[in-house]
Amino acid sequence: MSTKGDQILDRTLSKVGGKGLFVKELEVAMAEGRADLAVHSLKDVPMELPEGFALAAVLEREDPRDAFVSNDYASLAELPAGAVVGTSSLRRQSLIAARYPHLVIKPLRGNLDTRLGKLDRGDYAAIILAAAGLKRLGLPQRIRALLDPADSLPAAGQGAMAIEIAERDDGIDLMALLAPLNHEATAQAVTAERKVSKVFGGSCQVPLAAFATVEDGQMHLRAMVATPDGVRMASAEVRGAAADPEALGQQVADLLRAQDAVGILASCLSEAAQADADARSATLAGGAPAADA
Ligand SMILES: NCc1[nH]cc(CCC(=O)O)c1CC(=O)O
Repeated sequence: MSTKGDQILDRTLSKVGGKGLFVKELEVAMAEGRADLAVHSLKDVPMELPEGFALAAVLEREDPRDAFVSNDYASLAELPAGAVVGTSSLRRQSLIAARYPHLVIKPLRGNLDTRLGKLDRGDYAAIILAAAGLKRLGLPQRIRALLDPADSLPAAGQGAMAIEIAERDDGIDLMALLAPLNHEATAQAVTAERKVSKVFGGSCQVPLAAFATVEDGQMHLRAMVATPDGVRMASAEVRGAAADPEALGQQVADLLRAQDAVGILASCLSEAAQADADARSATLAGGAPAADA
């Protein structure tokens, strides 16, 4: 299926419902019996699914890291003062602004081909993309450097794909049929990450990162919230039994709260409201930005 989200990605996506739109359209297809299941990049799936829908499986995670892509430079550290870096993710923007205040961050929208095209025609010195998307689409050679999660903490669910199903009345147990595709450690990790995101307002456009690794049943969960300029930032980490991912997510959220995460995000939310208003007037003038995870 080609969704409206695909067709209008470059123009007014934020106006018609943001990234959740892709998910919503496929949910409508399932509800109408035109599809039995939907495959999503989990990063784009809202924290709360509508009544009657469920995630049946989370597939083994691809590389969760952010990738540095450039034709002229090998890493963020090599970029000269004033170099333009493309990203529409508030999370990536705030992390870059905090570590490399001499760089200029400009919005970058569109599908992967569009974004790479804008880099290649010289609009940006470098762009930041999810490594998973580049690898899955057969473009791993475009990756010049992978950003260490310690420097650029991934978004909740980044690199994981999920299969969503709808409740049905024909007696077919899709949940059971799809269960073998579920990757337990990935499912535990993303459940903890999405819990953090849910605590701080779900799919709201805020600079929020949450990233968990699981090894031998033990989880290491890190999370961060920041202002878009990277000036204020709260970060926290916990370790514990991977079997209780929601509890670990809540623990990290509590640690972030103790560092005034709510205050940090509140300033973002008022800026987001302003950006939204700007987007609406820009739409009237013919173009509108849509932010990314
Ligand atoms: N923001 C959109 C989006 N949603 C999922 C991916 C890539 C695959 C993934 O992260 O799982 C991307 C592109 C990107 O962030 O560069």
